[in-house]
Amino acid sequence: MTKRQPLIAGNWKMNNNHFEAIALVQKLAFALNDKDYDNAEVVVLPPFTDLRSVQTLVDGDKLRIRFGAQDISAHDKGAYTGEISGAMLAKLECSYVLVGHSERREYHNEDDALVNAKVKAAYKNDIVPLLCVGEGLEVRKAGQQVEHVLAQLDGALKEIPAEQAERIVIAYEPVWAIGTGEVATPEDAQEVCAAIRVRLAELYSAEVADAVRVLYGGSVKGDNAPGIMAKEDVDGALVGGACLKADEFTKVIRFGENG
Ligand SMILES: O=C(CO)COP(=O)(O)O
Repeated sequence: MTKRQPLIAGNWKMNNNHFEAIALVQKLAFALNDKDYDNAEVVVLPPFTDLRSVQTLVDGDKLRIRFGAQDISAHDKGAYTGEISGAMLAKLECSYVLVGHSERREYHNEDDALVNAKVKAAYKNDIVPLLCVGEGLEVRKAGQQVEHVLAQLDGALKEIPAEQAERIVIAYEPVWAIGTGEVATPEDAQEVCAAIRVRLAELYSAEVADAVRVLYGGSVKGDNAPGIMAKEDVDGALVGGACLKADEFTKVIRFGENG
């Protein structure tokens, strides 16, 4: 079995202007630098308006922290007011882009077809999609979480060839655990992350399933990260609230390294 490199990503959501972005990345770099974190990949996902500032800082200070965006247009260019293209993100050296976050699905009516188009737009520009999937509370109560998540996965990966799929990062984020303080148990996370890996083997191959990193997201903090990230099929975390504080995010990263 391949040893997958743990990935800890921080989704800033709609927080921090570009000055605050610089301060937070500097603090994070300082907190991380006193100890080697070679074993984990660390990614921040700031709002669009912060990306240029973060890029300049990461470039100038030769930081190992990587960065990406929270959304991408399905279109290449043209009359799409308010949208940001993959080419624009690539020019800013974004390594990753979130696609299909539940807040986009819920508040912007993004369906699986649009998520699939955004995954394609990311690959077209050589940006790795960080694909979010996850069930709401009703689905969880009905015990349908695995079916629900696998349907989202199938939809997002439609017509995506194996050589692209093997680079994707998938984040299992149960909607009921996002921003609620209600974290899934390590067993809940493992159940769905393992099912995602089995589906990748069915859709592609055992090699692809083995290569893809599957993260857990939803109220991850320093104190609950170790249990979740110790699970076999959980390769890291997608962190919301806790990534806005450099110290707390650093704690999660430390556990990711050892998980
Ligand atoms: O949505 C999330 C990350 O994308 C999780 O957010 P919280 O960590 O604040 O629950």
